[in-house]
Amino acid sequence: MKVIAAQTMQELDRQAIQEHGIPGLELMEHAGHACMEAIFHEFGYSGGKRAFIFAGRGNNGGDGYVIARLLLQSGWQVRVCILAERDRICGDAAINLEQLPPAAVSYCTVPGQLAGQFQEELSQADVIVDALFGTGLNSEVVGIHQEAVELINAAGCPILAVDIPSGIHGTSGRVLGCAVRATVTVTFAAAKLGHVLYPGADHTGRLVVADIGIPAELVENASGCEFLTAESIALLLRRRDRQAHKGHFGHSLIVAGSRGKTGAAALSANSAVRAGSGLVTLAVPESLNPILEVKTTEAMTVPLADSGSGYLTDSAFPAIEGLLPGKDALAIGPGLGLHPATVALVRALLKTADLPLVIDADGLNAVAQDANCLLDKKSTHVVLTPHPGEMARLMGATIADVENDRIATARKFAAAFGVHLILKGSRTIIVAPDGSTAINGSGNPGMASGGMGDVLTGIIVSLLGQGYNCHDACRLGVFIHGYAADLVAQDKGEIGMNAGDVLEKLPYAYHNLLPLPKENSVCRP
Ligand SMILES: NC(=O)C1=CN([C@@H]2O[C@H](COP(=O)(O)OP(=O)(O)OC[C@H]3O[C@@H](n4cnc5c(N)ncnc54)[C@H](O)[C@@H]3O)[C@@H](O)[C@H]2O)[C@@H](O)CC1
Ligand SMILES: [K+]
Repeated sequence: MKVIAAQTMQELDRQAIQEHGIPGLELMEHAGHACMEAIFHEFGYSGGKRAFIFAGRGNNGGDGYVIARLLLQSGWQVRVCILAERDRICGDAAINLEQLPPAAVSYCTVPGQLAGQFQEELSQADVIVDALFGTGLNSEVVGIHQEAVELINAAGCPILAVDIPSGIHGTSGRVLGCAVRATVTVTFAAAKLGHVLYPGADHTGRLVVADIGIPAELVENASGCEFLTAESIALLLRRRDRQAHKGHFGHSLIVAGSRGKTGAAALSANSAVRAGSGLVTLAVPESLNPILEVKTTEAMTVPLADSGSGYLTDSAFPAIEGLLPGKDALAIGPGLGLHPATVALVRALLKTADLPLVIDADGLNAVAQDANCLLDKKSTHVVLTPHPGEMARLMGATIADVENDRIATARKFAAAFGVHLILKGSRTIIVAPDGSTAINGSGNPGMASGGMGDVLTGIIVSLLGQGYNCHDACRLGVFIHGYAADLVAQDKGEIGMNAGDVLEKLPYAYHNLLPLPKENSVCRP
């Protein structure tokens, strides 16, 4: 699903009206109609019921007047409460307002009076329509608008938000002061970033994207992001050839582990196996090898000389270089530790390894000591998987800087260093060096526990080894990781979920997304 910024939508409206000659009034009529249909469809109301419509002074309010007229024509009782003086309403909104019977419209601009005036009517409403602010919201919601938002949220009846729940910033998804919690949001032409990014996503309810007559090519050509869903991801997944053998699914090499962090190495190797690799080799400090032999079964381990230290040093570099031929992808980082000699090893590998490469965890921290070392990378297919703290270290910025605009941050870094970037968090952002951006739609807060990142690294290196290109491997890997966690949540809830639970659900995640064709399920002649 395509998702665009609020400013992009404003530009699309402008182009539709000014360059394609589509009257704004016509777009508004379609917008109101789509909302009315959603009221009938989503709430199952077609016969006469009661609607309470809160309207602001802009075009979002204008959509509200169209809805009011259409519902009145369908035999509904409608109250429109406008939080502005009559003479502040202009343009298309004013034209639609003039068509409403004056008895259905109230104006309220004095703070403190809303509840007293309308509590009773609100309590009798079957649906509340929130047409206060749309993409034009430009500051904190305060005063009478805040009172209205609070009344709407407390009313206890279904709420339909027009375009975006009032109070949610259409591009960042932030709550500007306070915001409506909608049951259903009907938006126009394309979903907005504010609908899918948190906390906006929590306020949006079910999202309906309605065509209001903005030319499809304008929407297609508009800059935006891809929101990853089960349907879009299923299209990327490849079916297995019936004659396949393990050589078809890649041999991934993972360089990982240090004393105290053998779990990270094991989780990433076992995840690569569960993500579908033909073969997985795990290269670890020699003194830890006996432990990892036990923690991994299907993956092979290679002990690298560590003089008993429990961490890898650059003296392991020739041995790792010797392992690269015949491998299809490489992951560096899970549980490596940050000994200066390990940092030197990571940098040496970055300079020489010429195969698809994932750098995670301590691998990232090694890079972060001078991110310019990324400019010396040999491979043209490099994936970095930072969480916000690691991203901040990579950029020499604060976590607040990163979180302030995750998409812009990820795009800037990916373009500057020619890498694919997975910026983890609730709604992980995936960016290719050319700026192509995806937002993940799977996952849950149960994933906020140690080892989840190691699982993701194993999945991504596996998919790269299976021959998926970097952007596909990142999109697939991030979605499947979250989706497997959603399956765990369905089984045992979110609290206490661990990384091992998620990796065990990976085959089920694939199976749900791409069910086996019936004829493949049992032996066939
Ligand atoms: N031609 C178009 O542009 C179309 C616009 N449509 C609707 O129009 C909306 C955008 O309309 P507008 O650009 O008029 O903007 P809005 O209707 O979203 O609201 C902006 C108005 O509220 C005021 N405002 C902003 N923040 C405020 C705050 N915190 N407190 C108090 N007042 C505040 C602004 O000064 C402005 O007058 C869309 O979301 C959509 O619902 C649809 O009718 C489709 C066509
Ligand atoms: K709204």
